[in-house]
Amino acid sequence: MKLAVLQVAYGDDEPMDERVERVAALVREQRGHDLVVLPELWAPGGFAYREWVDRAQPVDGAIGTAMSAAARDAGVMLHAGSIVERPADGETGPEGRGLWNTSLVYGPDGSLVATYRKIHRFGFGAGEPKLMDAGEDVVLVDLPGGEGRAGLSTCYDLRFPELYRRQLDAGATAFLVPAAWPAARVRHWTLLAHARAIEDQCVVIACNTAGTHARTEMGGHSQVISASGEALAMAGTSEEVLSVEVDMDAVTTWREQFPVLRDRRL
Ligand SMILES: NC(=O)CCC(=O)C(=O)O
Repeated sequence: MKLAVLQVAYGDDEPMDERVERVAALVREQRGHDLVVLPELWAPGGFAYREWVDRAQPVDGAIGTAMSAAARDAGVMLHAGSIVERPADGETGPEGRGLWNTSLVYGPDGSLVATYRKIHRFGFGAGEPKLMDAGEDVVLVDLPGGEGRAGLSTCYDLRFPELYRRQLDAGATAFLVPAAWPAARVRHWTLLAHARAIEDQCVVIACNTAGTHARTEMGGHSQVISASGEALAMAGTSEEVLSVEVDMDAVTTWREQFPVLRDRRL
């Protein structure tokens, strides 16, 4: 599977609609890849809490429409990262926020094949828990070409191993993790992604944000980790495209060579 991980960098000065146009063009440049992945909240700003309400939109709003067209034009499966979702029908969640951190996944024909609402909200009272509802559903998607199944999660979700075990039990052989993970804790980002790969014997495709916005320096270091815990690709701290061939058959081979998951007792 030919994979492109688009580590997008942005600051505070770029208007959102210009960033959407810039990123859509970057996606179109990935023709020839099977799967393309973008970071969490790359359009509204991962830590731009004050902008979220104004930048919220339905999944078929301007961001989703642009991403659908870019996926179709490039002929790629696109995990378009996430948006601040305000459902068109006015849906609200258990806490009545009416906003979610929602990932969008498109097929190579531009069709919306999956959405995932981030289950674990980051902010300890500020940010997501204050402004957004929590997702409740565990979601997997089929990888291109029958190469396996990927669980969907977002950033802070990475700290909760039980979500990935649920995805493993649902048949996951890979985890897709868009993020807006700050530089201050980038060691956690790197170690946790390796841990999820090793403990669940799954490929981890983790796309982080770069640049500094809302006075938060982002950590970059997007990474592709094999099911045996090897770093297949690792980005630096600036805007970068990781283009990497991932052998998904190696997941089965590793699980046969080192059948640790058969020793589960709980
Ligand atoms: N956007 C996020 O979920 C940030 C998570 C984070 O900074 C952390 O877990 O540390």
